[in-house]
Amino acid sequence: MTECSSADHSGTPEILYIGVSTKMYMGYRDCLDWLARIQHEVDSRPALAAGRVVPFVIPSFPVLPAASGVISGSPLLLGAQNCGWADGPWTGEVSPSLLAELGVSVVEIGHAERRRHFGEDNTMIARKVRAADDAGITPLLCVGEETRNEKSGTGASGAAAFVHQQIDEAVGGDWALASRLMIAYEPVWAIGATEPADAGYVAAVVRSLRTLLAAHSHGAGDALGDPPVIYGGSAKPGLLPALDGVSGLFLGRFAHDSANFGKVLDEALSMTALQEALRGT
Ligand SMILES: O=C[C@H](O)COP(=O)(O)O
Repeated sequence: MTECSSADHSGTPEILYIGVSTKMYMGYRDCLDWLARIQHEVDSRPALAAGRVVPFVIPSFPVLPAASGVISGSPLLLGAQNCGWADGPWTGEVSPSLLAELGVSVVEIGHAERRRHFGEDNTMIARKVRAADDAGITPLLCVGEETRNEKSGTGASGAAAFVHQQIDEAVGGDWALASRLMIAYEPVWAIGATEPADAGYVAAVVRSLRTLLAAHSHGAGDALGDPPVIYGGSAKPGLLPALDGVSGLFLGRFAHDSANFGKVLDEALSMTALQEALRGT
């Protein structure tokens, strides 16, 4: 999932992605009711049809078939929270090929909660990334440093180097594969908190990460695009406009109120409209 260009005069990437995962917060009926409200937020913003702001939702596995029907024909993309890496004798896993059949176009891989509670390591994550890509599903690779160090002089560059290493291991050094990812930069310490990470810090990490990623594109003769990098971790309305150069938000709890999702969509639409005005397009 490649950006058309990294940024222009306003610093806003060409395409902004606004997504939300329900994690395991909602039951089946509650999730479908919530999804209908999210769908309403999307339907009431026809400007989304232009494709400059791409919304997506990631409910639990059992909700996916019904959700696929609910969002059919709308700009809202459907995602899954996890996947296995092969068809066959893998009890309890869900294959990317099955997810693709259900209309899933994005799959979270390597979320901090899966790394921490389910022992997912970089080898497993690399297998999942490859399997999702083979099935034609965009891996939403979740990366981020464990410890809060935003105040230190090397905080942002150190975090970017750590995240770059996580991406390198997830793609096994295949930077063409990396260009087909969406990256969710989620500092682990900011997930489930009351406030997101400082906007200036996030922008600095993403800027530094983009520089590291660009070196691989240039090594391939500029043939590769840079993947979009979105931010997650207690994200809420008001944050995105302060995140210069970041490709969108990955929301959690603060989008349980669907009106907040709508507010963030409005912020993203305003940013892309401003960018177009600045470019005279
Ligand atoms: O999947 C979403 C992220 O982990 C952020 O969740 P949160 O906003 O509830 O901290």
